[in-house]
Parts: sequence; structure tokens; C-alpha cells
Amino acid sequence: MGVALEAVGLTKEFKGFVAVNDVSLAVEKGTIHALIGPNGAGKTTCFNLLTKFLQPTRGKITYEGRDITRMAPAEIARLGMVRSFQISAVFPDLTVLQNVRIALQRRRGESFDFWRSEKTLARYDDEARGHVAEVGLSEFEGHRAAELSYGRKRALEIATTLALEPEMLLLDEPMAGMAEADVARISALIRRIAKDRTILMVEHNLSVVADLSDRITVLARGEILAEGDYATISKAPEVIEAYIGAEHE
Ligand SMILES: Nc1ncnc2c1ncn2[C@@H]1O[C@H](COP(=O)(O)OP(=O)(O)OP(=O)(O)O)[C@@H](O)[C@H]1O
Repeated sequence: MGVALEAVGLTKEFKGFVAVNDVSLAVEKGTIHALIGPNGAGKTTCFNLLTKFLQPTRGKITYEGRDITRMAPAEIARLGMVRSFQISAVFPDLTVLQNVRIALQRRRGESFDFWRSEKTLARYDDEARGHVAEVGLSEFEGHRAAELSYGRKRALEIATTLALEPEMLLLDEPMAGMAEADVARISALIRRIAKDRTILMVEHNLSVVADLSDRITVLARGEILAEGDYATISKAPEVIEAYIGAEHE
């Protein structure tokens, strides 16, 4: 299928402290790739580098073969690589459908004064309903976002991200703060949206990682410790040691 996102020699130093050290990884198109590791491993820093929220000290990042190392997050979003939950703000007082409609409007680069013309916006409704259905929120389309359960808010955030028509989604701990029932629902949702998209996620919940990921990169102390499918990495002695060691730190 080919590579969607690739990092070569990615390094980030904070005042001499090396948070990410010479990390190279390739996310294959059409796969779910997870970035895991014990606390302080450098996952968030690495994720912020890949999504261009941080500038690397050294290294190169390419998306679909294009050098994106110096690009801004908005530029790479236009190329089809979108980070969820940060870019797509949810407006609590607007309904589910209105929130997705606004995201559609933003994608088209149209004016943001959505309150003026209900008529103009009505033509987005069909498309918005499609995204709402894709994340399983159809019966809530008229509910204010603020009224939704935590898990459904996350589903709405994903819907607003899908409105940007990403080919690749970067998910930052999609299961964080989720109740057990929501974990199952969001997992199913991620699997569904991954059918024709590429996904890279940082996730702490290892059973979710085991369940969803085609490939996993394990970081520890800023470096890649192991890479492979879950069966492979969960058996690797260095991975077991890093997780156990981290518990005792
Ligand atoms: N802006 C910063 N300035 C200085 N040090 C930083 C900065 N951001 C991160 N670090 C350090 O880099 C290391 C890696 O942090 P990072 O947040 O990337 O790890 P993580 O794997 O995401 O951890 P966690 O699972 O606990 O969120 C940590 O030691 C952290 O203190």
C-alpha cells in the first residue's frame, strides 16, 4: 500500500534534555499504528512533532512523500493529515448537527458567521448527517453538545474531524477518561473510520492497542524500543522490562 507518514531521525531537545532521540518510523497507508510506552517515554512529544505542533531539533518528516518538516498544522491538514480533538473544537451550546455543519463550512474556507444564514447552511445538512451517522450519533443530532455523555462528545469530535475529509487521522489518547462502555463504542468507531483511512494514535489502554493496532511502536526514554504487531512487542523482554521498570520509578 505504501507509506503515508514517515519520520527519519526525529529528535527533540528541551534545553539539553533529549525527549525524543533519533526516532524513525513509517506508518503504512490504510493501517492503524499505535505509539505506546511507559510514562515519560516521549510519546506526546513525538506526537506533537509528527502533527507539527512542535518543531524538531533534527530529523525529517514526510507525508505522502512530501517534506512537511517545516509546515504548519493547518497546511498539513489541507494535505489530508488531521489531528483530532485539538483542531476540531466542539461548541457546547450548538447541536450535534450544527457542530458538524460548521466543520464542513470551515473545510470549504467559507465565512464563519454561521448565525446569519440558516438557508445557506441547510445545504450542508445532508453531508453533516452522513458524518453524524458515521459516528453513531444520528438520534442525538438535535441535542446540544454540552448535553452529550463524555464518550458521545468524543464521537462528535471525531465527526467534526471527519468533516475535514482526512486521509490520515492522528488521535491523541482517544480513550482517555472514557468509561468502559464508551471504550468499546469508541474502539468500534475507530475501527470503522479506519476502513478507508490511515490512523496513528497515542494510547495508554493496552487492551485497546492490542485490539485495534496493525503495528505498534514502543518508545522508552525517547527512543524506539521495539516495533511490530502486539503479539511480537508484548513478548519482547525489553518492552516488559521497560513497563515494569517504569512502575518502580
Ligand atoms: N516542553 C518541555 N520542556 C522540557 N521537558 C519536556 C517538555 N515536554 C516534555 N518534556 C520532557 O520530555 C520527556 C517526555 O515527555 P512526554 O510528555 O513526551 O512523554 P509521554 O511518553 O507522553 O509521557 P506520558 O505517558 O506520561 O504522557 C519527559 O521527561 C518530559 O518531562
